Amino acid sequence: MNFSSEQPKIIVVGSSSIDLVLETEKLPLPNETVLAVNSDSYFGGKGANQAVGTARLGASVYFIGCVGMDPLGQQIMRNLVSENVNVGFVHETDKESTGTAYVTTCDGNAAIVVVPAANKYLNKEHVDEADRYFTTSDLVLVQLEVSMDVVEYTVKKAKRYGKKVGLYASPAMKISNDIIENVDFIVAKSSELHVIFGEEKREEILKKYFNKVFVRDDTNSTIYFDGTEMKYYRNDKDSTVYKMGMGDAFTSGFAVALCHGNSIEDCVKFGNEVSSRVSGGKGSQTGLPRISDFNF
Ligand SMILES: OC[C@H]1O[C@H](O)[C@H](O)[C@@H]1O
Repeated sequence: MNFSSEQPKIIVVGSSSIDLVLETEKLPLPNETVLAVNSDSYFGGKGANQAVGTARLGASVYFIGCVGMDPLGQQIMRNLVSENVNVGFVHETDKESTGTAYVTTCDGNAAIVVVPAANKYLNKEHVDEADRYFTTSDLVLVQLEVSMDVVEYTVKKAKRYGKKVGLYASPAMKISNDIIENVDFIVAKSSELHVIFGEEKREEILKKYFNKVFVRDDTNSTIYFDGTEMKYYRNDKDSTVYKMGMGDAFTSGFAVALCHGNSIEDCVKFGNEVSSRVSGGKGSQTGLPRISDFNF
């Protein structure tokens, strides 16, 4: 694994939220009431998670997002600043409150309902304001918790500037061919592939988009096609059950390793490693590792 002394420059365009996490002894079925054994709130939102994830791994990060004009929005800003994420392009809207996510979690499984709220107000003009940073960045990350228009616009802009672009295709929804063609890598959950790509078989999708689509499953493993064969990586020492935020952590690790010029195989291995470490913490951001946690 190569980690050069040059600091990768990453732009993350996406959501931020406060996650209310309820730990239960079983996930409630429809029409069922269960008692929580614990409840807490954490910083979250896939965009903010990836901004913090890549910053902790040593990248210089600009986050482009939108929060409400309320105390939760202020908390999110302060958290990002304390994580060394540049918030000069985080906008405030008076139209909605800050985004939230309601998470019920049991034995590592999480059922998440996201309320986008202010995140819906992120628009193309906001992305344009960061124009000059697009010219100097190495890589741009997007997810699907802000409007698809903004995602498409960001991907095209980044490509126009010749930058690498990564998409974490979550929450799963159909994405256009334009997006697929213009991004360098797509991270997706195994169980959601058909929502994103249609009914084609997993093997066919991976072969068609070799070295581009990386499929993650609940055991923190990653599968992709390298042009010759299917590759499957899982940390042997890893008994990790899936926890919230692992997809964001994988994407952050993969992106930073790619910026340092590593092979796809090494990017996947590092993404898995980063992801397995996040499972040690509570919420999506607490356990994200720092670059100093690794021996290179
Ligand atoms: O990917 C994990 C994130 O999904 C939801 O958006 C929650 O905010 C959580 O932090």
